[in-house]
Parts: sequence; structure tokens; C-alpha cells
Amino acid sequence: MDTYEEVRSIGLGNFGVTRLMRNRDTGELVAVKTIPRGNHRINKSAYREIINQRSSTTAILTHTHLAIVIEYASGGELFDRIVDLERFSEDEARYFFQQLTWGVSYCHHMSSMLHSRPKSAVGTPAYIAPEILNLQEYDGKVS
Ligand SMILES: Nc1ncnc2c1ncn2[C@@H]1O[C@H](COP(=O)(O)OP(=O)(O)OP(=O)(O)O)[C@@H](O)[C@H]1O
Repeated sequence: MDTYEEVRSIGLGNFGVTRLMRNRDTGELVAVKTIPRGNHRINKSAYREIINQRSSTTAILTHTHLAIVIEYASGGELFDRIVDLERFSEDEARYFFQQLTWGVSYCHHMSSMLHSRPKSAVGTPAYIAPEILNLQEYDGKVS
């Protein structure tokens, strides 16, 4: 983790904290999601996160945490944007819907999974497929 310096905290999820961090060597901004390991083991929540984010660039294991380095999405929350505007124009809704369907298509292409809501695209238990919670193999085509 010495490679990165913290810029600020971005948000709190169900499993850990996400921070905006800067690569000391390249200056690149990244989002780093840290998840407590609990008794120094990768627990089930950490395992689920790894499955969800396995296309991430880097995962770092410290004594206490699993840190997942992911691309920093600087545009803010879609959910907040919807709330701020109260409603989208058709053009704006079409634009974001295309982005979402492209994202879902990409996840399927990567044999990954996505069960989420506009606020985020990872990990909330209520949106996770039962197979994932049971640590069984997930087949998006069957689901
Ligand atoms: N790659 C990212 N770029 C920018 N902000 C991010 C990024 N990943 C997460 N965030 C911010 O950090 C917050 C917490 O993210 P996190 O993924 O931990 O939780 P979540 O997606 O809200 O919920 P869950 O714990 O169910 O996954 C998000 O709501 C978002 O605001």
C-alpha cells in the first residue's frame, strides 16, 4: 500500500470503506476499497467482493485488510443525479440506460455478474444472486 497516498475518503459500503488515492509514482488517481479481513482471514464478505471485482487491476492483502484498487469514477453517483434533477429528460435517460446496458453486457462478456441498483454496481446483499451468497458457481445464463 506504500505505492498509494490517500487523497480523501469517498464512501462507505456494506463491507468496507472506499478511498480516493494517488499512485505516488505515476500520479494516477484510483479508488481503493478496503475490507477488514476479520481474524486475519479472507472472510465471506471479502470473498464476495473479489468475485464481484475480479477484473480489478490490483488486489493487495495487508495484515488487517484486503484492498482492491479500481478505476476512479469521477462523475459521482447516478442516484444523486436522479434525485437532484427529480427527473431525467428522455435524452439523458437514454444516455445512461445505454451506459448501463453496455456495462451489463460487458460483465456478461467477462463471465461476471451484476445484480444491483443505480446507486452502485457492486455487492449489496439484497441484490446479490443466491448462488453467490451460498458460494456456489454462478451462471448468468441460467439466472
Ligand atoms: N470506483 C469508484 N470510483 C468512485 N467512487 C466510488 C468507486 N467505488 C466506490 N465509490 C464510492 O464509494 C461508495 C462506497 O462504495 P462501495 O462499493 O464500498 O459500496 P456500495 O457500492 O455503495 O455498496 P456495497 O457495499 O453494497 O457494495 C460508493 O457509494 C461510491 O460513492
